[in-house]
Amino acid sequence: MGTPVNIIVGSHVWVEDSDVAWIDGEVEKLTGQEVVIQATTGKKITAKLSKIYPKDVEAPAGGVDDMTKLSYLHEPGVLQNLKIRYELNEIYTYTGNILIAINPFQRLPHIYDAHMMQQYKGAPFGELNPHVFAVADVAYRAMINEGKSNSILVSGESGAGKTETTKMLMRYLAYLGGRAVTEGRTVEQQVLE
Ligand SMILES: Nc1ncnc2c1ncn2[C@@H]1O[C@H](COP(=O)(O)OP(=O)(O)OP(=O)(O)O)[C@@H](O)[C@H]1O
Repeated sequence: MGTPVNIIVGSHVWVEDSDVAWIDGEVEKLTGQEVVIQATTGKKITAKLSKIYPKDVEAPAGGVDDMTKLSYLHEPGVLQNLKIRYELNEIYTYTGNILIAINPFQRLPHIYDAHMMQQYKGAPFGELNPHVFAVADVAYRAMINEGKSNSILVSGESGAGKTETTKMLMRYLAYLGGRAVTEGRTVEQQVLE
């Protein structure tokens, strides 16, 4: 944030809004540090120049699968990208090698089935759609190659989906770990228990 960008009359910008977080619009008037914006919602908004952010009008309509591909890595740009993807049922997005998951609040079994697990197994990171399996795969492979323990950090606010995400991570790791049977139970059963 705070990258100086020339904002002039006609610029497309984001301006903060107490109801919907960010509204986009076009700069209609600029006087010193004060900007008048004609918002796409129809509202006319007056804001401080330091409180508005440039909007990338050439950003792909379907969003980008990695936030580092955004022209502007500011809050409204990031949120807009996540929103576009969420509306297309793409709940996962990378920011480099970090995975961001948006709670879908609905079952999406097709993205967690056996076929999906197979696809992510050994696939180079970033080659397939962002996915929790890709993160698990990288962590597992690094553990094997370096012969050292590895960790995956899952964080988020209450109800964000940490437990669900961790279940998927465990399921995938159990899948990678094979199905050797000890004491009558498979590795997968034991890990999930
Ligand atoms: N990937 C997902 N697919 C489907 N539903 C999900 C997914 N992630 C979260 N949910 C839904 O959201 C609910 C809350 O998610 P979850 O229990 O994982 O949150 P949490 O971050 O562990 O919360 P808390 O910190 O309060 O324990 C789940 O019960 C489930 O209905």
